[in-house]
Amino acid sequence: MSKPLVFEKPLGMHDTLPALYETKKRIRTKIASFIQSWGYQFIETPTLEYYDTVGAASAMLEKQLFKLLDQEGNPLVLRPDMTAPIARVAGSSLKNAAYPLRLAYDSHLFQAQQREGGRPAEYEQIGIELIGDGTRSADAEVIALMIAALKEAGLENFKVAVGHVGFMNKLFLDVVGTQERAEALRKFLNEKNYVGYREHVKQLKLSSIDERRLLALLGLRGRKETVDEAMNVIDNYESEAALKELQSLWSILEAYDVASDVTLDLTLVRHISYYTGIVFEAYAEGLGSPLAGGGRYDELLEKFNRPAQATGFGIRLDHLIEALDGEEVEAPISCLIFTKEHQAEAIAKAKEMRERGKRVVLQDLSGVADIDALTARYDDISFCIGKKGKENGS
Ligand SMILES: N[C@@H](Cc1c[nH]c[nH+]1)C(=O)O
Repeated sequence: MSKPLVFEKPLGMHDTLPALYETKKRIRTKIASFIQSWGYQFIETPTLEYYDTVGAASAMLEKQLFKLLDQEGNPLVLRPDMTAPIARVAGSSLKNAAYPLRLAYDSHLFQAQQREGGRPAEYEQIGIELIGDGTRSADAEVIALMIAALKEAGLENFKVAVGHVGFMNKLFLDVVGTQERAEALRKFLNEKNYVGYREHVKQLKLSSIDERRLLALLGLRGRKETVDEAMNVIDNYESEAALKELQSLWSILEAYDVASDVTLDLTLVRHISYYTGIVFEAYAEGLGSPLAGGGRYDELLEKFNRPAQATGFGIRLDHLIEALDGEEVEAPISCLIFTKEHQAEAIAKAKEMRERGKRVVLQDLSGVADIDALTARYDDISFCIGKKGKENGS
């Protein structure tokens, strides 16, 4: 690559200017206190983690990781996800804290992007992890909390798709026999390329029964009855158990009064490979990619020597803000312009205004080249200028 121009940023990196900053802060604060009201406790973890531990456990594609070396040559990653770092904490600093643990985070994540994709390579995610609880109540709590938090942020038009990794994996393995061939099928579904999936299935030259089962999967999307339809596609205990999990999940979601926001989607595949059970994603109208998602990951904690069943979700703040599509409102700022003789008086006045909760800029008149440009920038201007004793206030 040729030398970048001074104002260029690395691929996928963005600046946040004041209006967006305010919007983000407002939404983040609302969601965070809502999450706290469900008893989750926020923690922070380092931006850098070891590549061999957390990097590998994050279960992302290698090419999505930002890698670097520390002074001693150990490979590090910029964290691509918060679930693995929190699993590390549960297995180390919090190893004496009894399960279930309810932890929350609001963190920047990093995933390298391809030039053509134009997607952000750094984004903020607010989420939770419920570790050490394998019940359907835990799955439902996490989904209900995600839905309620999105509503709290003001989001109205959205749907949550709920699927089951165990169900799909078993079906694929039964039919195509190898992980590799199953992965090829999952890839089409992950990209929501149903046409590609259909064509791929046809090329597999399966028995007509198996072909029908794989194609039937595409129709397994809808409400509660989807589970009964899915029962016809399977003939083994494991898949049946997965479907029963979805059945009981559904009735708890009804008790939370959020079932109307949910559709069952047995084609749902998430982009991270640590999931083992119920998974979900939230979509908003007009938004290309999901704004939130999560699921059950019952095998990750054992990588950190503290086996546990667990589930959680993450909400992407940038996508949520896009979906909210509200006006970015900057808080009003007053400007108090003074001349040297009135400085002490202006300082006192600004202090008093700030104590009343106003945002106040204190500006020495002699430091301003273009007074019109300055006054145009603020919502309210007052002056402490003129000869001592004669105030020119507004
Ligand atoms: N870490 C997941 C979200 C999640 C939290 N817990 C389970 N899943 C993500 O980045 O999408």
